Amino acid sequence: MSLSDHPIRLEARDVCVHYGAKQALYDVSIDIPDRAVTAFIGPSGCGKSTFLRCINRMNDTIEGARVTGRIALDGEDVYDRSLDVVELRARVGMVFQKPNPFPKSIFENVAYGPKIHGMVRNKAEAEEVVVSSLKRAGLFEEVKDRLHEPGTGLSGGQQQRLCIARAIATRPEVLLMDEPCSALDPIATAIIEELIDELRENFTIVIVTHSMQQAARVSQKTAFFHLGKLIEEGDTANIFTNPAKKQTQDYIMGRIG
Ligand SMILES: Nc1ncnc2c1ncn2[C@@H]1O[C@H](COP(=O)(O)OP(=O)(O)OP(=O)(O)O)[C@@H](O)[C@H]1O
Repeated sequence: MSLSDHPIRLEARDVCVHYGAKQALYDVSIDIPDRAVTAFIGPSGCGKSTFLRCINRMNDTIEGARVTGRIALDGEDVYDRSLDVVELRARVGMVFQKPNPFPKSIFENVAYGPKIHGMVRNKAEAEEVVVSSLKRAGLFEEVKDRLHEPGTGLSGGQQQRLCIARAIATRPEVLLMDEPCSALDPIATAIIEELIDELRENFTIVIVTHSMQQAARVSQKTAFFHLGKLIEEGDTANIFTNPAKKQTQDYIMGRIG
């Protein structure tokens, strides 16, 4: 299936972000395809994470941050005043750079979201969600005998898979990943990349990465940012083999960044 066959799940138009007086993003417009992986690449400070945080309104929590423009999830404006932000964040899950399990058991880490969102009514239902989420995150076999031990006792790679299990437990439509492998070794990174490849069958994934190799391996669409602007976007294979803009070419060839 080619990228153009995927319906559009997220639509951003003319998104600008200011932190106080400083503008960090300039008129970003992009379509994010459903059930595919979109990678944001670009040199440090170009605004990749800022734009990612616009999608689930994490910038709301940053003092002085101001977002303008429009971002629609399935046609619905995520900045609409009537929209419930807590519900939005259940629909748009997030995985961070550093694995950040809660200081609770493996079971509770995964069950927490479904519980607070009223998605499970009893222990049996919670168990079902925990087991299926851990299985989908490729972690169940490794932790099935220690579900009630602290999540913080796992290895870094396991903790990151636990955070992915936690993010998918609320059955989000979109999964945002902000450099999810940057704190992991190459083996744990390869496991997460394989997992991302499997998850794209059911989720729309947006990943920020510093690694062009990773973007090339895991994504179907790539967007290149530079100095707060979206310079170029398109099929990953095209962006890496035949970029239209000189800045993209320079970055890919290692001449900027
Ligand atoms: N909370 C904040 N307050 C003020 N300025 C910020 C804040 N977060 C980011 N910025 C600024 O906005 C710009 C974009 O930063 P952002 O973190 O989005 O870039 P990035 O491409 O994700 O960088 P990196 O790859 O280094 O994580 C930078 O100039 C940064 O200094």
